[in-house]
Amino acid sequence: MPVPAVPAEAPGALPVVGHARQLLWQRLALLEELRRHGDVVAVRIGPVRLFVVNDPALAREMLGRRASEFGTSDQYRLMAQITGNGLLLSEGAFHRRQRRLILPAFNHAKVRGYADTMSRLAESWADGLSEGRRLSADEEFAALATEIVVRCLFSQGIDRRSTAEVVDGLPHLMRWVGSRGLDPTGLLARLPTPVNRRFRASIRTLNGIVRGAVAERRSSSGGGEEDLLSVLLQTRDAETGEPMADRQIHDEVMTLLTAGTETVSRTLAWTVHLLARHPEVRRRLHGEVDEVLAGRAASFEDLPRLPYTRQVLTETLRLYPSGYLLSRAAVADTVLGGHLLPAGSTVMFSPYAVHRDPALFAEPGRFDPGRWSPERADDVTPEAYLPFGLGPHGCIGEGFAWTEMTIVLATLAARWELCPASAKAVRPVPTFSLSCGRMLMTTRRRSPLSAVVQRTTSAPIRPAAPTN
Ligand code: HEM
Repeated sequence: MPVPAVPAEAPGALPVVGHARQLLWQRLALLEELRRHGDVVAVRIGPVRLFVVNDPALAREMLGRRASEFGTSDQYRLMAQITGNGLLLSEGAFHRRQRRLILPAFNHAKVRGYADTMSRLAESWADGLSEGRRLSADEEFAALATEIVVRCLFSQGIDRRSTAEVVDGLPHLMRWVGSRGLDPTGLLARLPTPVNRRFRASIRTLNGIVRGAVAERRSSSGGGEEDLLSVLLQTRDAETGEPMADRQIHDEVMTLLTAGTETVSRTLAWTVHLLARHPEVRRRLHGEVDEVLAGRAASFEDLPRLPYTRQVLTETLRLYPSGYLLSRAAVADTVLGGHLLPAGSTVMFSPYAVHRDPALFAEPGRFDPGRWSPERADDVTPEAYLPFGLGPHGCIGEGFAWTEMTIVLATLAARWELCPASAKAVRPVPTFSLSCGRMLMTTRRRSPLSAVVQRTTSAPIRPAAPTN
């Protein structure tokens, strides 16, 4: 049997800096290019080697069955100043315990309850739009997604003013993480740049809000709605009977706030961008929401009757998965797919690159939600579709996210269309998650009735072959 060797280095490395330039400036193109060089390949930043897994079966092994052999990567540890030892960064038995404790807050019955709040907030947001308004879709969805997480998970524990502060502050935290990811030396973080200043001010504000909400709930007599905060406060360690420490509750709350907002808002922003460029998809979506909702807001009960809306979101997450690059650190020398991964090395997997592999998805560059219909099962490889990760660290909020995104998109599409307000090309920007930058759009009111007439009089639609 051959002795396992370290994966071969991908071509394109420059002397001294290695692949640093491509990783910094052409990261997405590099990740796609790497697919051609093997199931696991090495890239280099200076003398440091990083490994990229291109085979989804090996990625599933790393994230799932053999997850205990891969710990938290340095890239993820950048989040520690925000999320401390919350779910995303914690490991081993401690992580398993925390996850067990938090899971009940995301079960089916709970998400069904949250859906009422999602529906109410989506409706009030759609009501607040006016004809011909120019808006920044990424900012609008960021504000809506943050308010939804705050209201669903902490019910009334965070008042309106503080919610607005969270909405303002969170993007500064994420921007800081994004900028740190591009600077492995850590030097940039110490300079008095606007990004660093706003980060420090925002983290102080958010920490204060979350600490205040925890303290207030501890001192209140209980009662009220059962939300995530109450689950965290009531929980007891099965062995010691100890409650969760306030510091840990704080870290879990910050984790949920950061993991549960930008991911959703960016997916929604990409969706309206793609819809604006694909009239045949838009028409079909409008047909579905008009028939099911006739202009009203979507509810949890409507979800099974909105299959195409779900396919549109599924396809957006294939092309633009917010978690476009997942990473781990090998705990010890490990063999994966016959390759040796030395202890401590960073091992990455890109859902973005794999979702665009022509061997796994037919015409992968095309936005084609219908590929997710049961009749076209041959056009997709479900095992290679990993926008929510997998295994012990897989997204705990997946059910929450699908419910939220479907309700928001259907409620919006039932009344409004968002049209591009700028001819500027929109390109994905790989920060910590996959950003779409500032996405300026103009609102156009829809009339569900005219949409129904249009649908019944137009010829059957077969998507052309647009690019994204
Ligand atoms: C479109 C929406 C979302 C996407 C694409 C997404 C994606 C992901 C991915 C890929 C991971 C795994 C990271 C890894 O294994 O390295 C993850 C973990 C996580 N997500 Fe999500 N997520 C979304 C929405 C949400 C929401 C709405 C919440 C909560 C309200 C949430 C909370 C979390 C948490 C707490 C973790 C860490 C779980 C753990 O480590 O045990 N996510 N998410």
